[in-house]
Amino acid sequence: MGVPVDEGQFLSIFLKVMNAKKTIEVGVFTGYSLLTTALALPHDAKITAIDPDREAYEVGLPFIQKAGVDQKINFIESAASSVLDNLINDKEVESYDFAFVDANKDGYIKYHEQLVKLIKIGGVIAYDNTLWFGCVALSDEEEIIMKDDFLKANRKIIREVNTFLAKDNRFEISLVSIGDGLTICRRLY
Ligand SMILES: C[S@@+](CC[C@H](N)C(=O)[O-])C[C@H]1O[C@@H](n2cnc3c(N)ncnc32)[C@H](O)[C@@H]1O
Repeated sequence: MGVPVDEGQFLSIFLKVMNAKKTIEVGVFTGYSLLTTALALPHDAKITAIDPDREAYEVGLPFIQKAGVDQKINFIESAASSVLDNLINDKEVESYDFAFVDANKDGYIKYHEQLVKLIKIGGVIAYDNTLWFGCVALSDEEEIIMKDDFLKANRKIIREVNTFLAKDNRFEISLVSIGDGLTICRRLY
C-alpha cells in the first residue's frame, strides 16, 4: 500500500495502531472521515458521531451501509456541545480512545475542555484544519490584504486554538502537515 498520502489513510492506520474501539466524531457532514473511521475499527467498535445536519449524513449513509459498518455508528443529530455534556453526565468519563474534531472552529476550545473529560489517559483528540490552508503562517500585514472574511475570521480562531493546544500540558501534541493540518493531542494525565 505504500506511505499514507492523505488524511483518510493516515487516520485509518493511526486508529489501527492505537487499537481504538470507542471513538467520537464531532462534525460528520456526508461521512467521509466517519466511513474511514468505521472501516478502520474492529467489528465491536462504537463511534458516537455528532452533527446538526442529518440531511448531509443521509447522503453518505448508503455508502456506510454498503460497506457494512453502520452498526458501529450512533449518529446524533445535534450541535456537539450539549451532547458532550450529556456523555459526561451519563458517566462516559474517561471511556473513549479517540475523538476526531472537524466542525465549527469557534467551538474547538470548548470541545477540548469537554473531550478532556471523556478521553482516557493515553487516548487521543485530533483536530482538523489546524493549518487553515496555510493562512496560520501569514504575518498580520499579509492578513490585512486577505479578501475572504471567512478565511480571515477562521485564521484568527485557528491561531488561538493552536496557541491554546500548544500550552496545554495535559497533552503531548503534534501538528501533522497532512491534508489541511491535523493536530494530534495525546492525553498524558
Ligand atoms: C468540514 S465538515 C465535516 C467533514 C467530515 N468530518 C469529513 O471529513 O467528511 C463540518 C461539519 O461540522 C458540522 N457542524 C457545524 N457546527 C457544528 C456543531 N456545533 N456541532 C457539531 N457539528 C457541527 C457541519 O454541519 C458540517 O457537517
